[in-house]
Amino acid sequence: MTPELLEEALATFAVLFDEARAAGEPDPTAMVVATASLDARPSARTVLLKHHDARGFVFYTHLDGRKGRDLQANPHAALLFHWPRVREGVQVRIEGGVEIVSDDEADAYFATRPRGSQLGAWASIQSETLESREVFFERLAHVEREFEGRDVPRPMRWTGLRVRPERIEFWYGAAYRLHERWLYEGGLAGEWSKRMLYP
Ligand SMILES: Cc1cc2nc3c(=O)[nH]c(=O)nc-3n(C[C@H](O)[C@H](O)[C@H](O)COP(=O)(O)O)c2cc1C
Ligand SMILES: Cc1ncc(COP(=O)(O)O)c(CN)c1O
Repeated sequence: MTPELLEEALATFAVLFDEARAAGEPDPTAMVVATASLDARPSARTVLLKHHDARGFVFYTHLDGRKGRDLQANPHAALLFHWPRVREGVQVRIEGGVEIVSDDEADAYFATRPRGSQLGAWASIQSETLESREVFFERLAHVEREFEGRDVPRPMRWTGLRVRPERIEFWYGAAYRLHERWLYEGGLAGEWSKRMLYP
């Protein structure tokens, strides 16, 4: 068992995340999440990292949108951060299995969102065909009336997804493409290993 290597990787992530903030990255929490459908078609989009700890990396979304459907059918994801302002440029790649966060955790995060964003989560049928912006704003107005004078509850199908890291790679840019890559990999028995990769 070498869980200390996982701790080392998570600590490295924390240091780089702080550096990204200090370096003035527009949004260090922005990450690309790649999913694959059951018929193995990949797709990618940007989401925001809302929580990370030893259990994994959490973002929030609709379960019935495209990524939500992909991840329920095939619960594996890849996350990608690119922070060009950190050091000579840093890229972090995280891959692993995905699980839905607890209702309590999702409720707690949803409660912190601006009311407008809470209402938007009710009004949006994520990834479905939208006939016009007018239709969307009518739905929003309907939702506003529905929740007038009371707290907006979390839509049941809007929740957090946690990527449990199985592979974490740190890529550090260097001159002449002589980049430095460190790959941390978790084994089936919970042991972690670490090695460098050619750039
Ligand atoms: C900077 C940025 C941050 C975003 N953050 C999120 C997010 O945290 N959750 C989310 O569902 N969509 C977020 N989006 C929208 C997604 O990129 C995407 O359009 C949406 O989730 C639908 O993706 P899907 O059809 O693959 O499910 C964000 C977009 C951008 C550009
Ligand atoms: C559709 C959607 N859902 C969720 C989020 C997550 O971020 P927040 O909770 O800060 O709105 C975003 C961020 N852009 C988003 O666009």
